Amino acid sequence: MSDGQTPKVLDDARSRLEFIYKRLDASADAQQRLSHPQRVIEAAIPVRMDDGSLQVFQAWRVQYDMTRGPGKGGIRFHPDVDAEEVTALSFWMAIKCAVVNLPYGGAKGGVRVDPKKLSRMELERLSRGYIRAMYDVIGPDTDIPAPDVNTNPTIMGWMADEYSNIARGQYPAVITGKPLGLGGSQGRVASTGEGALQVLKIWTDRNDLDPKKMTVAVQGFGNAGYYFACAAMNLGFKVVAVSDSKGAVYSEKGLDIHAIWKHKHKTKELKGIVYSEESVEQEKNVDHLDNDELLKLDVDVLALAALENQITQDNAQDVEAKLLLEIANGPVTSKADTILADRGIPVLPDVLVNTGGVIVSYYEWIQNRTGDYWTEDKVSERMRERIQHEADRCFKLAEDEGISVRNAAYMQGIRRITEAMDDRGTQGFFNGDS
Ligand SMILES: NC(=O)C1=CN([C@@H]2O[C@H](COP(=O)(O)OP(=O)(O)OC[C@H]3O[C@@H](n4cnc5c(N)ncnc54)[C@H](O)[C@@H]3O)[C@@H](O)[C@H]2O)C=CC1
Ligand SMILES: O=C(O)CCC(=O)C(=O)O
Repeated sequence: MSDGQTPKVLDDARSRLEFIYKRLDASADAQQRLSHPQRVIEAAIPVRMDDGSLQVFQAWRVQYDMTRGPGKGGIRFHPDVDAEEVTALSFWMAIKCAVVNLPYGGAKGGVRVDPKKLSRMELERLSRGYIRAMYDVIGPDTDIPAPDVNTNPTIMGWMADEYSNIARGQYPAVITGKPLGLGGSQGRVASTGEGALQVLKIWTDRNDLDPKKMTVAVQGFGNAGYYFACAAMNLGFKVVAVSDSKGAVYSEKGLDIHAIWKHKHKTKELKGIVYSEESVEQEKNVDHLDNDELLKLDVDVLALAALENQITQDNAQDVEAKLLLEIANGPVTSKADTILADRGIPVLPDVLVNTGGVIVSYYEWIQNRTGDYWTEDKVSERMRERIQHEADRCFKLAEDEGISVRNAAYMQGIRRITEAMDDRGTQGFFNGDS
């Protein structure tokens, strides 16, 4: 998405730290350490294609900071993935794990590929190849991958299986977001969206707002966006628009999210949605919009659940929503943040809003290590408790200090990371090798 106007995502991500360092009076040592990823691994993955030809895919795993524990973070399959993007995503993982006080550092992986162009067998060979390439740097106590954009439980299952094959043992805790039959956790699939809804609910409660009177538009109708939209609908929000990479659908009366999801799975797009008979009334009211139009809708909540750099200095002026909810990582640039703040539009930040996924990944890791498997209710109750506690702290810090919720969340996360750095001692710089 970088076009000269739009900043490089990593520079932009790190630019937010200057303010935080000043507020926290962070040591020069800690600042230096957080200026560099601890480790960047690049690999070339050869894959035998179904037609007999060989294709080589570039892949990365970046471990940004592992001071507070093993690296944690998803693996993205996308044609635009590069080292810089994966590094930015690993940096956000470090912050977010600290914001919700998980005993993890931050890492992220990526493969430069358009998975829609691969057959299922090719995708499996690529996924297994990723693990063979990264085997030496991942592990239940070192770095624990999970799903992200265009990866899912099936892919995590192949990856966990490949790791176990190489290690000649059962190591389910090396990967989270697995299928239930391979040690996945109840509730992981819906957790990112449901966690995001919970942060929104804490916000509406604190601000005395009634969800039943609020409209929502959702950019990105994938794992995170779909489960968020369902949870929002269940709580009484009216979801009036959703989009995917090809376009958006809108109905001022509210959309039937389940019908749209079914349609999207059948046809691979939102376009041409035909509601089921029970919802035939709605069909008449559904309009198709361009992606950009969805971002300008006059709604109470604009939930961004696609990719980075969606609201920039070029379109922040056009946003009519009353609140932005960052379910994706990095959807609002720092310049856009300033424009939105000047216009009085609050942004609930990614490093707090989308933590439901990694929190339940943490619970999956605990279940794998103890062999004690929890019910869905227990998983969701523990996720809700953690989000309530940590979000309340962020919102209170923002109010007490008169700062944005993003700055408050960053202060909460960075404080925990720099304290852990100090606790390791002046010579301490854990890099996962020792
Ligand atoms: N899956 C997870 O557990 C977590 C995901 N996230 C973040 O949430 C975001 C979405 O991830 P997932 O839902 O897992 O990915 P996904 O691959 O399931 O879905 C992504 C969706 O975004 C859509 N999209 C892409 N470009 C778009 C555009 N320009 N306009 C509108 N829609 C567009 C795609 O068509 C797809 O529907 C990413 O930023 C990811 O890093 C964050 C925390 C956890
Ligand atoms: O579940 C996880 O471990 C990480 C999910 C992720 O990649 C993210 O939060 O951005």
